[in-house]
Amino acid sequence: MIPITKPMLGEKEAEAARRVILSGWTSQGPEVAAFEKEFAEYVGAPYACAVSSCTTALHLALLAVGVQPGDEVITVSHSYIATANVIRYCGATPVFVDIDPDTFNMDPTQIESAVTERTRAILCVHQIGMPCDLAAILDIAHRHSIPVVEDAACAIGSEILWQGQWEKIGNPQADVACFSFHPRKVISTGDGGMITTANAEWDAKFRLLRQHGMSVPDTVRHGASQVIFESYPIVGYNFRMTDIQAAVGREQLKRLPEIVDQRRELASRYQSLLATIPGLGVPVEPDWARSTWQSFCVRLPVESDQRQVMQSMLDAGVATRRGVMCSHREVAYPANAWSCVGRSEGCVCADGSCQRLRHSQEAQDHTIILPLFPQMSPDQQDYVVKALHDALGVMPVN
Ligand SMILES: C[C@H]1O[C@H](OP(=O)(O)OP(=O)(O)OC[C@H]2O[C@@H](n3cnc4c(=O)[nH]c(N)nc43)[C@H](O)[C@@H]2O)[C@@H](O)[C@@H](O)[C@@H]1N
Ligand SMILES: O=C(O)CCC(=O)C(=O)O
Repeated sequence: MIPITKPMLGEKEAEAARRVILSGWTSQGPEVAAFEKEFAEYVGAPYACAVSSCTTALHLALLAVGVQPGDEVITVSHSYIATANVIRYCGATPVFVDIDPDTFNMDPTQIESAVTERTRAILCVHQIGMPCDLAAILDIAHRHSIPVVEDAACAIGSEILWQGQWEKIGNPQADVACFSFHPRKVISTGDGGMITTANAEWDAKFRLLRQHGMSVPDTVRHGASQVIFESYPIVGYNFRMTDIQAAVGREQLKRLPEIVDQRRELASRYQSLLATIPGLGVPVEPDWARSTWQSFCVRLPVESDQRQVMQSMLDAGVATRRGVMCSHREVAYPANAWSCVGRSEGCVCADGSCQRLRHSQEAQDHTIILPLFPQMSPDQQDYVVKALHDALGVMPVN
């Protein structure tokens, strides 16, 4: 079976976890601090704060930029459901805009008309590792003084051409960027997340919120020669990363440049192999973006049936995934839980099938994600391409 993904974890990570376990200090401590420092250096961010997942990272990011109950946050429906859920955790309403069908990213031309006096943030996504059009998004955000949070769950190692220089996503080009270390991501700590920002006040807030709102962390009290009593000025959460995870993350970070190179090479090989399939839409990078290709998503020929193609590939021993989901089509998102541009009273498409989110829905229904992981051999990749040919019932065109 060729899996959809395979985390690049080995002896180095196992040894790092063992070292921490035997040290006797396993909760958020020195390894988390070291991982944060190394991550910040890698992306070029002034501050990095580790948390338990990208979902909790996004939740804290929205709280820090001031999202409150009754507010609106502009985002995409076409993303893993965590993107929309975090807005609702804050008691705010997601306002969905459609995507650009070529990049699967937020269409910046839709944002301006989604802005209202209740808009408190824009939550953009670097979908499946492809940087979104931050320059266009920030231009609108700055004009309306709206903070921008980047969902960079899949974009660890992605780059964007920024004022003439290639910069890592997470620098951050916007206000706050959030990353995931879930096993389906570019590097993994089992689960985990990271928040980067250039704003010292927000970074301090993340640190307070991730640990119950505790004024003096246990690590400081543990090593103090004088008795210190902590206090709890705000209601916080338990969103900590453990030192075991952070030690694994530090090893993963060392492998990251090679992982990104391998992923990019495999993606480029897919692009040329798949060019032989008539009617298949192969993803492309804008010339200002370098993707990690966390997922390699192809658009199926119009006449083909997504589920049948996926089943046929599964029967041939190849795992695939449907295109990225749309939150507005889930039962957890009844019409009163979200909005979209131009939504009016009694809007007929506010029932999970929205005319204004047409490209999002089409991407979910007519694309599939192919296996891509650094350990993938050329033979495995050739086999995936053959399985796709067979599933589509087409002969390669030379
Ligand atoms: C493109 C999207 O990819 C992911 O969504 P998804 O729809 O592919 O997620 P799922 O269908 O739940 O798939 C997660 C897959 O990730 C793999 N996986 C999950 N956990 C593990 C693991 O610990 N080890 C290994 N070897 N594989 C793991 C499994 O194959 C699992 O089926 C999420 O990571 C999203 O955040 C992302 N946007
Ligand atoms: O739980 C998942 O499948 C993805 C969520 C994620 O990547 C995260 O919260 O870090």
